[in-house]
Amino acid sequence: MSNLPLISFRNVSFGYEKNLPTIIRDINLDIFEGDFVALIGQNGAGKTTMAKHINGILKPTKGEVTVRGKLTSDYKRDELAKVVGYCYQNPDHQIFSQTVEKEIAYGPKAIGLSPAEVQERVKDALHLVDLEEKRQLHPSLLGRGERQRLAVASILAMGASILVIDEPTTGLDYAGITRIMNLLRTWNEKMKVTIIIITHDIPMVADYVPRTIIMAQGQILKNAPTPEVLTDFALLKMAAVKPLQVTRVSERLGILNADNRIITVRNLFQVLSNLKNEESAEVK
Ligand SMILES: Nc1ncnc2c1ncn2[C@@H]1O[C@H](COP(=O)(O)OP(=O)(O)OP(=O)(O)O)[C@@H](O)[C@H]1O
Repeated sequence: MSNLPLISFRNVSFGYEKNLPTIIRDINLDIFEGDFVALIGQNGAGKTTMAKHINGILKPTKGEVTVRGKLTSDYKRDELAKVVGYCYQNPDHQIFSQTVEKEIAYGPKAIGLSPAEVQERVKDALHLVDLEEKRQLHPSLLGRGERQRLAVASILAMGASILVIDEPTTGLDYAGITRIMNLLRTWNEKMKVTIIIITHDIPMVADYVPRTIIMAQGQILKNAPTPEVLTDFALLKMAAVKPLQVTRVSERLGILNADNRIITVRNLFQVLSNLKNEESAEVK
């Protein structure tokens, strides 16, 4: 793995129109190959606007965004689409084919792959998201979680090594969340796909995502390991993000500190068991 950033923002500002306010301001950010990052912050903080710079849908008003060392403005649209897959907030906005299979084949065909390669990509993607048995179905007959997985599979079939996913868990039940997030975790860990998700689902971030970028009013407040971000109450307040219950309880119990950044029930259990073990060792 190279030490050069895969994605780099340098002093990036952006406004949708000249007479409208600047939405993101002076963003500096490096994302490295194999990173798995969550973008969090209240509605309107600028998360989606920032993320849309990664696949070149938006170009900075000021500053530079590079992907693999090349300015996004120097890429042809198709070329960048092969590297960066972008899943929109509502998967239904990007699904338009008559069958699951055709939906996945659309992207690989559009980037000019041979029919044999397209078939191979479709087969692999169907397998990865466990939709093989539904390949002939109309996408509208799939459940919400299945449509979400189909949207991600269609992007992955293009061979993208970077995935940007806006709200991967919205509207999913616990089983659906577990399924999509385990899938993303596996792709990140085993296939080294770099993943950036935009989300309001803070418990999910605590469970699955190792690094978090927290934004407010168009700026990055902090980019750090998730436990560091989610236990910083002053920072969360600044970004109007509610701390996790388990973290608040831990603080009230006086066991939250730099060595014990408790963001999951498993963390809490571990810290309490360690304390119990220390106590019984003292008694002996
Ligand atoms: N196409 C557009 N034209 C003008 N303003 C826009 C456009 N898209 C977004 N904005 C504005 O940019 C600001 C930031 O929006 P953005 O969607 O980037 O925030 P966000 O953090 O992703 O919010 P959410 O959590 O609600 O998705 C908002 O004030 C929004 O109204």
